[in-house]
Amino acid sequence: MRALETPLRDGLAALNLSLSDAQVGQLLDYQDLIQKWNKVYNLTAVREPADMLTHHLLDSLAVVAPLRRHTGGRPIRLLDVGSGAGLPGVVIAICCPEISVSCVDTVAKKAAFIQQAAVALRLAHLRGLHARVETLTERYDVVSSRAFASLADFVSWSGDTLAEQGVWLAMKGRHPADEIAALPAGTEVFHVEQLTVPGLDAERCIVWLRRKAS
Ligand SMILES: C[S@@+](CC[C@H](N)C(=O)[O-])C[C@H]1O[C@@H](n2cnc3c(N)ncnc32)[C@H](O)[C@@H]1O
Repeated sequence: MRALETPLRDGLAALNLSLSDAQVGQLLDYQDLIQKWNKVYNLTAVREPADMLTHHLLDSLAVVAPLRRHTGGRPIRLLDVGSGAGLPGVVIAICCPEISVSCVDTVAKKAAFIQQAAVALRLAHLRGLHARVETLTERYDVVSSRAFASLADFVSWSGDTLAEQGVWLAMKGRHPADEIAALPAGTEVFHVEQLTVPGLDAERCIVWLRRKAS
């Protein structure tokens, strides 16, 4: 049994997520990669492995079931904006091989880390992009973010990347009523979904958004 495998498996059970042994191994390998390269790439301020498991891996794993419910298992394209070390993008790529995941970050080292993780974890459907999201024009079915920006900035900076029928998935702490009130006119929230992250005593939610029908 690898270090942290038991708490990871307990967390997956609490989230009702069924993953293969290979996927559990990839999640542990991914966390090892973050720890190994953190000093060089400055990926995260969270240093303790047990904290990294709850604050980063399990927190990101909490969006997998809601995302799958949204996609219904269809093969879609997802853009993770301001992905940093790949959260939640890499976790989604590990859990959902049918989703083609692009992680964009303005910091070259972070995008390089994602590329490196894609090779090391054998995730051919994962790529790291070094760019400001505002400059991207390819379209995605789901545009996600975690700890990125206000909802208004997130949707306006990434607006050109959202497919016609696409949705935004914003990971937030407590229900961001002020940010929702400040959204641009053409955008609407269609669901705010409370999340429970195993081992994390903090409020978490997903804000689902889309363009208003004109
Ligand atoms: C606080 S970090 C969050 C990283 C990761 N999503 C997480 O949850 O740990 C925000 C990231 O957004 C990136 N970023 C900031 N502005 C950006 C932009 N306009 N386009 C793409 N990435 C951006 C930063 O470089 C940073 O890595």
